[in-house]
Amino acid sequence: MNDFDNGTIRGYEKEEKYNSEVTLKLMEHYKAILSLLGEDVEREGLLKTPERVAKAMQFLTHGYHLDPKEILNSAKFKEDYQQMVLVKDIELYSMCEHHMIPFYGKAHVAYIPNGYITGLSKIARIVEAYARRLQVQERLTVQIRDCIQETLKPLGVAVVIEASHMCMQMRGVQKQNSVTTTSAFTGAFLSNNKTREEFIHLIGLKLH
Ligand SMILES: Nc1nc2c(ncn2[C@@H]2O[C@H](COP(=O)(O)OP(=O)(O)OP(=O)(O)O)[C@@H](O)[C@H]2O)c(=O)[nH]1
Ligand SMILES: [Zn+2]
Repeated sequence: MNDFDNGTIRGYEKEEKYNSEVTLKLMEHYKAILSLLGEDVEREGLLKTPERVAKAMQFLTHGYHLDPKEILNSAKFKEDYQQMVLVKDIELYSMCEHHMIPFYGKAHVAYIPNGYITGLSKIARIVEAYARRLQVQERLTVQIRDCIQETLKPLGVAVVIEASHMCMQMRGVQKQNSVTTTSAFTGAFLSNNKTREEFIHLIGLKLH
């Protein structure tokens, strides 16, 4: 068990949630970065900034310390229900691995149980566990799908993520309104058009 276990993201307001050795090292680096960017690191407003950033970055990447399969297994229940279970509009905040700039949006996750269900909150927790890392949207989508498929072995899994990438909004190509949609399916969502269409209808995705 380390400070980040239990599949929890709560408790980050508490000092002991941070690894103090890592925080100190990150602080040194962020102080140097601020200086390289042309700032006066001794001015009052910036005195605590390296420490704040060091902690913020640890929070934004705390998914590395979570085990998503363990999260699902911790609430895996035997149940005969064999209809679609959909958790939609799960908000997510991640960071693109190319620029370390946020991308944010929502995930829609569905599965069709095959003997086992999981606690609904655990679906949102695994989204969180994979999102709170440096990511590309495509990999995030597939990781969520594979985690559910491999842990619950359901009849099918569907994951759709709609996200805006700030690296495309505030820099680079500077397109404010583009939304990227990615999807990943297994089982019945691949083989049965009706099942996939029902999912797409339920999440309200507009296909052009
Ligand atoms: N496929 C994919 N690309 C992403 C994601 N997040 C950011 N990117 C893209 O990663 C690419 C990196 O391209 P590079 O040409 O190496 O970097 P760059 O010169 O900063 O590119 P620009 O953003 O076009 O200025 C860019 O096209 C980004 O839009 C993501 O989740 N998935
Ligand atoms: Zn980027």
